[in-house]
Amino acid sequence: MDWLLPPPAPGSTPARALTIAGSDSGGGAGIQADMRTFALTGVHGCVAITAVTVQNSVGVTGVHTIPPETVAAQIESVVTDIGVLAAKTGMLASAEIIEAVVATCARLGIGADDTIPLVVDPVAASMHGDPLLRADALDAVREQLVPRATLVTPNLDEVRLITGIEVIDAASQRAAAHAFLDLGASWALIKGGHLRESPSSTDLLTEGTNEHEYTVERIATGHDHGGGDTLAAAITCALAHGVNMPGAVGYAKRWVTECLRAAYPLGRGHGPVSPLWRLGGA
Ligand SMILES: Nc1ncnc2c1ncn2[C@@H]1O[C@H](COP(=O)(O)OP(=O)(O)OP(=O)(O)O)[C@@H](O)[C@H]1O
Ligand SMILES: Cc1ncc(COP(=O)(O)O)c(N)n1
Repeated sequence: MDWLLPPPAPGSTPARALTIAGSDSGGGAGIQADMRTFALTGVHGCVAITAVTVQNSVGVTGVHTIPPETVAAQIESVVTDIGVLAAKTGMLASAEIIEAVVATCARLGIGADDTIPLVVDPVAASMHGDPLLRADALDAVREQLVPRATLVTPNLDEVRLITGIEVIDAASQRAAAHAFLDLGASWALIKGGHLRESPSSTDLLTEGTNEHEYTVERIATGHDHGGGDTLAAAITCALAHGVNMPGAVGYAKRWVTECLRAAYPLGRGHGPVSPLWRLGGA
């Protein structure tokens, strides 16, 4: 496991990262997935909660959004005191929360090259198909959130919602990446996980000039809840350690692949991908 990020020395302050996302009461996605990956990567995680979801392995039955000014205050509080070396967004729920997050990130130098990298996972729905973003928030995603992103990491459903592009092959995956760059993202990573009939899963990363492909043989599992969050959280950890973007995505692909292999059943529905493999159980 010589590819893993170095752990902090006991008692020394580790690298810090911030997740701005929703809570999943089932513990497999959202803030909880991010904190699992942050902790098991040796990164201190700070959180700005955007929404409390009532969620289990079967679906989402309730969403309670946090007032936008409270979301902004959480970000401001931790960044100005603890300091973060990278940040990520997940479920942002509404246009008002997106506006508050983008304005606060802009003020604090997060994203759009003000030096603290911002990974934007444009979460729109849960894997069960339950909405996690209001339909009238898509313009705010396109016009405010994506332009602030150092990296945007949509899955294929989010690509279709945000750009209208249906990804069916490598050419349309490339077109989707360029559509996100045209919206203003510095880098785009188009995830291939949802092309389920393909024997492998290929993600495409580009900043417009160079292309990097990350291909992993498809792992047969019904337990992939939180896979996108875990990938984006691991990228954020690597960026917090100063790894460059293609290297950070390469690191995160290895991380999420191990987490997919270690995914476990939970409840009556879909279990989560699991960073607990890092604990080395037999
Ligand atoms: N069965 C699989 N085998 C190998 N890799 C996979 C598999 N499914 C997804 N991946 C990879 O896992 C990561 C998450 O991809 P996916 O497209 O599932 O994101 P997502 O839909 O945002 O995830 P989430 O389930 O959190 O919504 C990507 O790197 C993708 O290539
Ligand atoms: C709070 C929250 N954030 C993100 C997801 C997406 O994860 P998935 O697509 O695996 O359901 C989720 N279900 N809940």
